[in-house]
Amino acid sequence: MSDNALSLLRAIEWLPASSPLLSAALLDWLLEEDSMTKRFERHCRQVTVEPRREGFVTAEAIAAELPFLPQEPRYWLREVILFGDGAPWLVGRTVVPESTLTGPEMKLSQLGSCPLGRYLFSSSTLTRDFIDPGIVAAQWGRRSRLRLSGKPLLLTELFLPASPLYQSLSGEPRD
Ligand SMILES: C=C(O[C@@H]1C=C(C(=O)O)C=C[C@H]1O)C(=O)O
Repeated sequence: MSDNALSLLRAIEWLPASSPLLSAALLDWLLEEDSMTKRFERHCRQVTVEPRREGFVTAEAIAAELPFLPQEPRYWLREVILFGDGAPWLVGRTVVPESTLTGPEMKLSQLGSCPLGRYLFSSSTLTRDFIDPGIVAAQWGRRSRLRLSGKPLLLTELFLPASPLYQSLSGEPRD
């Protein structure tokens, strides 16, 4: 499942915010400004993270993210699956330019099974430049450029069918 989900993540079609496909209930999730990990925790007992890939890559491996990041020799790539009580809820792909990995941000290359959001949202210097909604194979996704002390990273997330986002779209009580 995870390899397929990771290749789906790379095929997300990005939508304009004015797209009629984007209902208010859906945007309530996709434009979430706070931690998605924390929001998921409101829908389960435990959120866990399974790193599937972590390491330095060159620009060829991150062609989709390159237009949104500075051109550098190396980038830290992290791909994970987030689980809610053991069910796969989200695939996340984070690309961090090596020049972002300075000072406290060096921790971004040492996260392992610690959710990225726990680090990001504990930082007083976190800002978000944009969130783009998207869709692939009837699954929703989003792409955000975040900054820590002004240093960028790009996060792409694909919400898997078991995630609580889809319950809120089927008329279930909203989050
Ligand atoms: C960015 C967040 O962290 C989550 C955790 C991720 C990780 O551990 O790599 C990736 C995607 C996010 O859904 C968040 O909680 O908002």
